[in-house]
Amino acid sequence: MSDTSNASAGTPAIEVRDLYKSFGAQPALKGVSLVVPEGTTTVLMGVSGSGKSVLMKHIMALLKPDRGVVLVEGQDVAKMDEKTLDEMRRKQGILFQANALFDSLNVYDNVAFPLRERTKMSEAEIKETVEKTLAKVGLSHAATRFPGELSGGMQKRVGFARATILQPKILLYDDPTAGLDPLTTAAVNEIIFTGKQQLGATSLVITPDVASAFGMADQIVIMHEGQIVESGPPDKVKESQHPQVKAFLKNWLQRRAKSQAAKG
Ligand SMILES: Nc1ncnc2c1ncn2[C@@H]1O[C@H](COP(=O)(O)OP(=O)(O)OP(=O)(O)O)[C@@H](O)[C@H]1O
Repeated sequence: MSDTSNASAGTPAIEVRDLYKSFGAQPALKGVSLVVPEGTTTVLMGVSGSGKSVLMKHIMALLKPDRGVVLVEGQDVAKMDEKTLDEMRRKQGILFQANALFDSLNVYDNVAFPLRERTKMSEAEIKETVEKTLAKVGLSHAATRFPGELSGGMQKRVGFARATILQPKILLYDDPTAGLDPLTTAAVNEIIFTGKQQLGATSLVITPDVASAFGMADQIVIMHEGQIVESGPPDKVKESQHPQVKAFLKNWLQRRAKSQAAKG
């Protein structure tokens, strides 16, 4: 599929400029600026309530900025009409904590859903595409099973297959490993990496899992009280002298040491 609309080399997949958002008197974002280059993975981290989800919701155009702009592939999302918004959302694959799979549909029908909803493909074309996608995530054998019959990791893979079947250019993940065991977490991280390798997609990931973040990110962004306090490649962020970043990483190291000690 050739797409020349974004051929203007160097246009970031996502760009946020001086974004402000309050809920009532409570500021959630206080002048956030961020560039996510095409084909790269950016991980958002920071303590609870620091504004990560609110930032991501602006990128999905689920929230409107009080001030500032959000550009997706160079276009201001707040100025998009319904048709353009719909096209933009088509380009975004979204994977939340909950997989939001349809319990009453089997794996095949869950994954086929976006194709039936959003394309004019024939059932034969849909079959070919779904089978190829299921093979990519190692779930060819599970096509007729229902979400309730799958492990957490398998459900995640179905969620990923469904989120990526329209070949999105941008993948957004909000805490995709929440509540998962270490093995399944590793599988999800692998999936995120696959998204980048196989789709060449740009990924924006919120995760509290520092080890995963440092493993997958091209860029790490640390938020605190509605602002970005550090950003850059993992090696730079690791060495940050910013007090909030040091505190965040120290806290994670302590928690990790405790959990490892508890495991004996
Ligand atoms: N719809 C809303 N109405 C009112 N306040 C909100 C709303 N959404 C977010 N907030 C507030 O905005 C701030 C930032 O929230 P946000 O969900 O972005 O934090 P977060 O960093 O994603 O936290 P967590 O890691 O716990 O998910 C918080 O103080 C939160 O209570």
